[in-house]
Amino acid sequence: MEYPVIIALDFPSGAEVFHFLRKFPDEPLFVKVGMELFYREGPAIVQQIKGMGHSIFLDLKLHDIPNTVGRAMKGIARLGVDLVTVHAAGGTEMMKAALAGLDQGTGAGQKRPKCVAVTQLTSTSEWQMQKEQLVLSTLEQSVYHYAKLAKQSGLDGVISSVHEAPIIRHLGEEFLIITPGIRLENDDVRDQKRVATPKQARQSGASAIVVGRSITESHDPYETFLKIKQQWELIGV
Ligand SMILES: O=c1ccn([C@@H]2O[C@H](COP(=O)(O)O)[C@@H](O)[C@H]2O)c(=O)[nH]1
Repeated sequence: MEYPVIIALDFPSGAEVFHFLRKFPDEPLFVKVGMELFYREGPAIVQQIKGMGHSIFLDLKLHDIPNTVGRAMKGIARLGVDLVTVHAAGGTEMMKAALAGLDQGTGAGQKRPKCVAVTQLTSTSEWQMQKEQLVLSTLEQSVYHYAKLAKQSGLDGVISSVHEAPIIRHLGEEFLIITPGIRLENDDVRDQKRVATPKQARQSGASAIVVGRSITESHDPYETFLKIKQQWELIGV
């Protein structure tokens, strides 16, 4: 599977998603369906977007007891999505249950969705982590610790910021490092704390980038997508 620029479809309704997607030529994209859209539109939105030929990252960030997460993942696998998330803070037992659920829900001849764990959200600063989570290590140590737990649990990779990607890469070339918190040079960072450009992401060894508002709120989303893709592919930069 190719992991290009993943577009976060953070919209409040399916109608707004389809209006947005009409601004793109008829070519397959890799899109992310998150909580806002999924909780409003339900599983039907996944089927509709899949029906348009796009690959889907269903980013529901599951974090619950192992039994609940395992059963939820069984249902999620039946949607035929490509990539899903859990929180590494749920622990190794929960992450293993997530994978077992995905295996159970994946039909014969289908590919199991890849499963990656959120380490520390890109909206979390080191100061916040230490004060609010009472984690006394550095942010990089915490992210790397969670990445190792995800790997031990058999997961396919993690979500982290670009800044931690080089150290996570020590866990292997195949281990996926999906990085949100992506901004072009003069973009407003908004609620994100650990941000980087597409070019920095590629140079840091990230496997893929996730971009939301820089594209969805752009006056020309397709042109911005192409600009980001060009930086990500290190073309002419
Ligand atoms: O640590 C994380 C995990 C997930 N996200 C998601 O990525 C996008 C980023 O949106 P922007 O508008 O580009 O900031 C969003 O859907 C988040 O839920 C993340 O940002 N950080």
